[in-house]
Amino acid sequence: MPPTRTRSASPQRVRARRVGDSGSRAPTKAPQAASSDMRHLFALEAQRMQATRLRERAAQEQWRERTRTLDEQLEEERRIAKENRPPGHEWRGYQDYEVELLRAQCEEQVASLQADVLARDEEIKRLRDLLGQYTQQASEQASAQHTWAARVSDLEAQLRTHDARTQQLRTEASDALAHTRGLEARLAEADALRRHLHNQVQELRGNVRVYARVRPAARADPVAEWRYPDAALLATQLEVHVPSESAMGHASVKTHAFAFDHVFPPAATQSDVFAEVSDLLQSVLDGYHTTIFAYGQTGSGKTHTLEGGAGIDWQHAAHAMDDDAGLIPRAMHMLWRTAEAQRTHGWSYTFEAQMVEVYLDQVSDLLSDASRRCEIKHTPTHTHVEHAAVEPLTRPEDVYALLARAQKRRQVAATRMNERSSRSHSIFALRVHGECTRPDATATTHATLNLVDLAGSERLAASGSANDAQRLKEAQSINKSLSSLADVISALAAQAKHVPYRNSTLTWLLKPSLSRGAKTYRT
Ligand SMILES: Nc1ncnc2c1ncn2[C@@H]1O[C@H](COP(=O)(O)OP(=O)(O)OP(=O)(O)O)[C@@H](O)[C@H]1O
Repeated sequence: MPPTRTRSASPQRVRARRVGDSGSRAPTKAPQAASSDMRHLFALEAQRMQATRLRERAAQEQWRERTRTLDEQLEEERRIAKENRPPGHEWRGYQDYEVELLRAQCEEQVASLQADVLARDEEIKRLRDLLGQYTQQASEQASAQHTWAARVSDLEAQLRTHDARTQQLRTEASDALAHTRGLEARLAEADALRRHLHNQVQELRGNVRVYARVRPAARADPVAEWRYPDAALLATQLEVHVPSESAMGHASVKTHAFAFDHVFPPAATQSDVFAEVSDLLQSVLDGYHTTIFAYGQTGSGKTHTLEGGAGIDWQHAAHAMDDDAGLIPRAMHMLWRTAEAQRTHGWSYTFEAQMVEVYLDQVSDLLSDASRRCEIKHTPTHTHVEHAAVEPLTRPEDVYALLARAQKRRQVAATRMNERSSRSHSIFALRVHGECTRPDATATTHATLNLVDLAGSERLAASGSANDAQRLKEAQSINKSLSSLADVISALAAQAKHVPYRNSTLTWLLKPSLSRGAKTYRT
């Protein structure tokens, strides 16, 4: 460390200050006094300078001592360094030692750097491997992308083809729709024509037709012989050959010949009978009232023909459509089938039924136990029997339950009123409401199909009613209603101006169905 030097004021400066001082103070001071001060001042200055020289000399001495000590320390360190220098290295002074130190540091750094380089090499290798993997993946992805691009391009081409095809199909569909509309219009016309022609055919066959059905003989030795001369052709003729004996005892055979629209021999099945009248059912769906009467004496097979064989148990529907099933269940099944087929022409149908009987010119309900007197009301579309149940039918089998109910009611009445069923007319009325809701045409139809089981037609004498007041009353009522029916049918057949519907409850009840335009059939 260099010695700290303190600056002392120079004699000139001191002197100058003194001169100034004297100048500002008393210019009148004596020159001798001033000279003495100066001398004193110089002496003081000389002393101070001497002291300074002494101090500087001491400091130099101190520095010299310090330098010597440092030199000795340096020499000692060199010696130690020389002793500690590594073998094979020539000592070339302190710089060599520093060089060695630096070299050692450098080697240490080099080793560290080499380790670092190795680590980095490892890292680089790992990264290279990774890069390789990524490159391969990228290559695979590029390949997959290429494949997908090709697939997308392929699909786009397919899509374009499909679009074109869809467009073409749309055009075709539109053409087909227009064509279908045209066909529908033609179909509607054809349907209307079919209805018209069907009606004409029915009219040509006769709006009033009479069929005869001969039931199998109940006895082994029948009193008469029944013949069917044209059975193989038209089956319209029936001959009854009755053996007789004259008063003279001559035996002869009396022949009674009849002609009908169709004759069913005893071997005719329920299905044969239904086939003959089934075209009427189309008329019902087309909106024409239709009535089928079963007429004949007690036990001749009216209920058998209309409802079915005596063995049918309507409570158990499984037996309902066997061979013995009559016109009512068969008609229901056919109506539903035909109505279903008509759906494609835009027609839908609803069905509802009433079952009533006319006994002693009074109408009563066969479907309910209520004993209220029923009233006949004619509406513009159908005849309604007030206070009688109206049952909607949603499937043909629904009718079995109605027949079962009616059968039960008739049995109750039979025990109470002595075989009343033979002495009442029972009417099954099916109301059919059709609605056409095609876009090009709307129409509705209302028609009723009446299936009438007429009361036994035996003569008063033959039935033995003459001696029984109740039976007599019943027989008179039956005869009156049957002859009224005959009158109405005759008037209709003769196209008379006045048709006597009001002459009996039966004809009044069936008025709309017997009016012109309606179809009436009697078996
Ligand atoms: N074509 C037929 N084949 C077989 N059996 C028949 C035939 N017609 C009627 N029968 C049978 O004759 C019996 C009487 O028939 P059904 O009850 O139908 O007569 P009906 O005319 O209705 O009598 P009623 O006037 O008393 O009601 C029944 O057992 C029935 O099964």
